[in-house]
Amino acid sequence: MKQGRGQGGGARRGQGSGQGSGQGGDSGQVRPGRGGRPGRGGQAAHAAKAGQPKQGRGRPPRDEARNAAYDLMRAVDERDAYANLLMPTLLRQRRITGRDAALATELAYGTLRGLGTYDEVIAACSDRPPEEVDPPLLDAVRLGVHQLLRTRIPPHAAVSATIDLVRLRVGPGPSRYANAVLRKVAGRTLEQWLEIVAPPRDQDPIGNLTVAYSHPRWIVTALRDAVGGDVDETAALLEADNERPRVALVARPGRATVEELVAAGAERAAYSPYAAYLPEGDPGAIPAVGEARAAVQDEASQLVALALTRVPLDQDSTWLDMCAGPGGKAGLLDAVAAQRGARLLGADVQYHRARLVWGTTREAKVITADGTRPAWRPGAFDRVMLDAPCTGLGALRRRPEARWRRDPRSIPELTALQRRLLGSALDAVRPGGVVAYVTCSPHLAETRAVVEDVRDRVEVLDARAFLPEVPGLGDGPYAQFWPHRHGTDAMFLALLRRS
Ligand SMILES: C[S@@+](CC[C@H](N)C(=O)[O-])C[C@H]1O[C@@H](n2cnc3c(N)ncnc32)[C@H](O)[C@@H]1O
Repeated sequence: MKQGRGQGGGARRGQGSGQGSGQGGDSGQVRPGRGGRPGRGGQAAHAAKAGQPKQGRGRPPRDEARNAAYDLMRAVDERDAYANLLMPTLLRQRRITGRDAALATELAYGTLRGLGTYDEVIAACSDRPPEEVDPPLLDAVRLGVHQLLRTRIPPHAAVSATIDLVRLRVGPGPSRYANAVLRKVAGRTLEQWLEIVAPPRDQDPIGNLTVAYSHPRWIVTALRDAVGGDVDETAALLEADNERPRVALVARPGRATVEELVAAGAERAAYSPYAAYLPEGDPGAIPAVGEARAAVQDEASQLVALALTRVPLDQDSTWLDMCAGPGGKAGLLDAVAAQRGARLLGADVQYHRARLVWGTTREAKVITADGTRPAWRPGAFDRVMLDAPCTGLGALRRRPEARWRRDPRSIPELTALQRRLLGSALDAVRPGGVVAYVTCSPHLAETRAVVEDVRDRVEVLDARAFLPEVPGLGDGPYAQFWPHRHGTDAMFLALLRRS
């Protein structure tokens, strides 16, 4: 089905929210200090202010932050909820704000990220393995372990608050189990526990990193291979995955300026000429973002799109973004194309994602189309962006639970689709034209292996040459961004000129 101009069905141009533009994770939310302490006058004061029911005399005030964190974890487990989408809603519905909101977010996200480590510690302190513990009880205990091992909350407060939570939400019997486990956990620091529960790094490096940095073993293996086998660098990468990403903004050229974003409180970025980082506050409150002249977008996501526009071409008027939804790269490509008198076609197989592209672009034509069954003539384009569907292993920072949801069994199906799409992208570009093959995953099966298969059809350009401002992109000819080196998602770029 085609979706031409004017058929956006409500996703009006110039009304962008700044979300869903290549940095869809937990950006834009309250950023808590590490190990955020419960604030003085915190939840009780907020409850009173927000007109919530007063607590009965003699009862401890309901711990809104921990209850919200707990409910989020249960929703992630029971309903496959996305933590970064549900948390703001929970906080808004319950009128949890300020320090309590920051605490709830830190506890939930931190626990979800760290639960691979925490389950090993729980196993060492329990008479049964975590798999045999009732999931609601296990989630509450995990929250307690996170507070004990990774926050500055005093141990007695962490234990007693967790016991209260278990009593209230799970039952009095299970609180005895929680009490016994947490008291043992409290006896050691995280470093001391890791000495006990993680295999020694020199004997089993993958096992050690799996436990110490709380990632599934298959992901640790894939990332180790992608960084070239260096264990210390893999550790740095995994550590970066456990940090919340900074909120990156793009000033779409010709529509907004970085100076405008800086005036709104953002800081100029190191690499992308169009990027700035927002240290705090709601990006949607910046006028340029509200008007879709600027947007939230990872810096690497900007740079791979820019690299495609920088390859010199003798003829340069028609551009295609083949998997464009939700429209982050399309928004930038559309702005650059407009400056050059070129025209972008944005396509996505999903109608609702194509509609989002409509909201991020101004001049582009946007259609709903399957890239493997092209709705365009062969050789019709001078430049093609193929930002392929992938495992997203390069964006694990954005969704706290994502690492536990990804399934290695999806890889063969994804790589088969990536190959079909790349073949189609090469058919769509004219001889001499250029295709950018991009993934938000550094997994070698999704990156190099896919590109190597088309080498006989293309000239592989050195992508790093089109990003001279960025160091550390690898040995080439591809460019690989990394969270631990560049502070960006682990985005992969190959630039392929059709022979
Ligand atoms: C990684 S996302 C693209 C992100 C986008 N380039 C951006 O910067 O916002 C991959 C997109 O490919 C789309 N997609 C998946 N299979 C497709 C196909 N066969 N044809 C076209 N689009 C497809 C998905 O719906 C998804 O929106």
